[in-house]
Amino acid sequence: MAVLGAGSWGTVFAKIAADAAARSEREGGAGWSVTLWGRDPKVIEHLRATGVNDRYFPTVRLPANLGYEADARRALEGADVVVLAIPAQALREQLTALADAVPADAVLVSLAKGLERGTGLRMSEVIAQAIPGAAGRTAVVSGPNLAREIIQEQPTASVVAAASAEVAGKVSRICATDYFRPYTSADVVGVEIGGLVKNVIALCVGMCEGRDLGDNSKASIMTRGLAETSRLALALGGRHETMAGLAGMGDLVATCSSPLSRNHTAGRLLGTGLSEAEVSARMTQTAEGIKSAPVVLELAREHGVEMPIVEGVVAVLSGAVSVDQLQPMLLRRKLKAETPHVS
Ligand SMILES: NC(=O)c1ccc[n+]([C@@H]2O[C@H](COP(=O)([O-])OP(=O)(O)OC[C@H]3O[C@@H](n4cnc5c(N)ncnc54)[C@H](O)[C@@H]3O)[C@@H](O)[C@H]2O)c1
Ligand SMILES: O=P(O)(O)OC[C@H](O)CO
Repeated sequence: MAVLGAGSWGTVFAKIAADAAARSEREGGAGWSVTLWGRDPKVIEHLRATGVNDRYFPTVRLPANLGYEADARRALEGADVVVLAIPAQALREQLTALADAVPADAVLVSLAKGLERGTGLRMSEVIAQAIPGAAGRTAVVSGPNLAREIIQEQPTASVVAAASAEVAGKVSRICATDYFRPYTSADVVGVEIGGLVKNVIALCVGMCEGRDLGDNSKASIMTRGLAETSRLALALGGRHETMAGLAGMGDLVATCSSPLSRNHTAGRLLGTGLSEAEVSARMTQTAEGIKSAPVVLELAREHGVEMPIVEGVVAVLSGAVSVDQLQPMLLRRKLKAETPHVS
């Protein structure tokens, strides 16, 4: 198994898969090898020598059964599972360059939570275009999965979504550990939309915090954020129950509540009055919501879906409105029902 991308989540997911292999072997089952590839050879060299990813988790020694490779093609040799932990806007370019090295029957696992700029495509759709024939063997992993908690083996659950039950089952087995519990799902669209839109909603909740607003405001944004996320997911063919699950409400709550979330942090900085350019310059890790927000809005408009919170976040990011103007922008809209009366 190869994990491409040695950032925060790639490193943690590689640890999960290596720990899952060790558990399977301890229980008398099959084991598997896990190789982590990163594009910076110095990081890989250091990982090989110490088992520590200094940039992200300087105090954590990764499992001894995890391998490291600076050459992506070598990492891919013979891999039956290829995990993609590369940020959304870089995935197509990286995958296209390596497409001929991905084994023909390998299962592809998408970890990124974003929409591609320029195409509006979800990551599973980008993978299907970059690797012809991959659609039936692609899975998406998403849920309340803050890497900095999981590296400490704090228990969490997640969702593995794939069109094929067999593929979802295989991927869930290779990431099941005593601290990471995956559930399978048939709803790829819903799981992807839940994971990527919550980043935009977390930007808005972060803005509330930057403005010293309290829990009522934040809970209102989260709840109405879930309502608009659900509208988009359903319009694209996703399922309602996914939105109430780990990849919907679960991830939304974790990301919007946690100071560990990069999107939440970016939103808080915006809330203190910094511009998008100033916030992006300060972020040392990927905050996918910043780049995905305008793409989410375009997709919503294409499908006639109303997403006022996303619209507000996009307006703040572009500098069209200030964070202070967001409040009247959202609260002065025409009144509507949360639960409509039936006549
Ligand atoms: N960190 C988390 O808690 C977490 C949890 C779940 C999902 N995710 C998602 O995982 C994806 C990756 O996030 P992350 O947290 O690892 O980000 P990160 O910023 O920590 O790391 C991204 C890594 O990708 C590498 N990278 C960037 N462009 C690349 C390219 N063209 N080719 C190869 N590598 C490239 C960077 O060098 C870096 O190592 C994002 O879509 C994010 O939303 C993150
Ligand atoms: O740090 P964030 O905001 O990218 O969120 C990380 C994960 O997606 C939480 O599930």
